[in-house]
Amino acid sequence: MSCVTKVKHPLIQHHLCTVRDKQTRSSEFRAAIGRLAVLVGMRATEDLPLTPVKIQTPICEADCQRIDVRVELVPILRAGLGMVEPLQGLLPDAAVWHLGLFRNEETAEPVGYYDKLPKSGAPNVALVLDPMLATGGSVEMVIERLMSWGVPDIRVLSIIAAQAGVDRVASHFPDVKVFVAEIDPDLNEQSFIVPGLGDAGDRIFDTPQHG
Ligand SMILES: O=P(O)(O)OC[C@H]1O[C@H](OP(=O)(O)OP(=O)(O)O)[C@H](O)[C@@H]1O
Ligand SMILES: O=c1cc[nH]c(=O)[nH]1
Ligand SMILES: [Mg+2]
Repeated sequence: MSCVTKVKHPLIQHHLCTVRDKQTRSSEFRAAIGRLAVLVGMRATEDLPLTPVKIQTPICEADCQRIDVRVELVPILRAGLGMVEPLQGLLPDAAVWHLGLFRNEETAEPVGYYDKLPKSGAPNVALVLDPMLATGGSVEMVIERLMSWGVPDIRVLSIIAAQAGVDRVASHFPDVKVFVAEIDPDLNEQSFIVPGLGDAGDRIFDTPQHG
């Protein structure tokens, strides 16, 4: 069974048009990334374990179920920040652990610049948030870090991935689950996803690069 799930839903196809369109302004881009993050997030959490609980309603006692594992969010700065609030909408009590990485523009290799994960106390489930999975280098660095922290169940949530990137993650980390809205065929000479959507971080934060 593949660890890579391409989430299928007409709303995903619809909102992908918005994020791919180069005319989409930053506020609309952020909103569409948020909607796509929720759609991917629903699927990525559909098998979380539940524990039976009794709840007193205003009428009587009801048999209910609660998620009984610690599920926490790990956005990859910067672009992953665009997926935090939407996922907090689904998991309001989830802690958020930030990891800062950027890609070296010449080599496309990830460079870590922020990491304050504690030494112990890893959650049961970490949802890694990053809208783009291109070569897979950044996500691999994060997966290795989360494994060394002791997270047993790592799930990567992305909006657009390149085929090469998901293949790389799947072959190096067969136990890590990857959930994406779309898988694009190619990477260009700068290791940008083709057709992709451009630079997600710059489009979320409205910081276009000139020259
Ligand atoms: O799979 P990879 O080849 O590693 O590429 C994907 C990474 O590149 C982008 O980050 P970027 O370096 O643009 O940083 P930013 O989020 O600060 O813009 C993106 O958000 C991923 O983190
Ligand atoms: O296509 C890409 C590749 C890496 N990072 C992005 O933001 N976009
Ligand atoms: Mg960027």
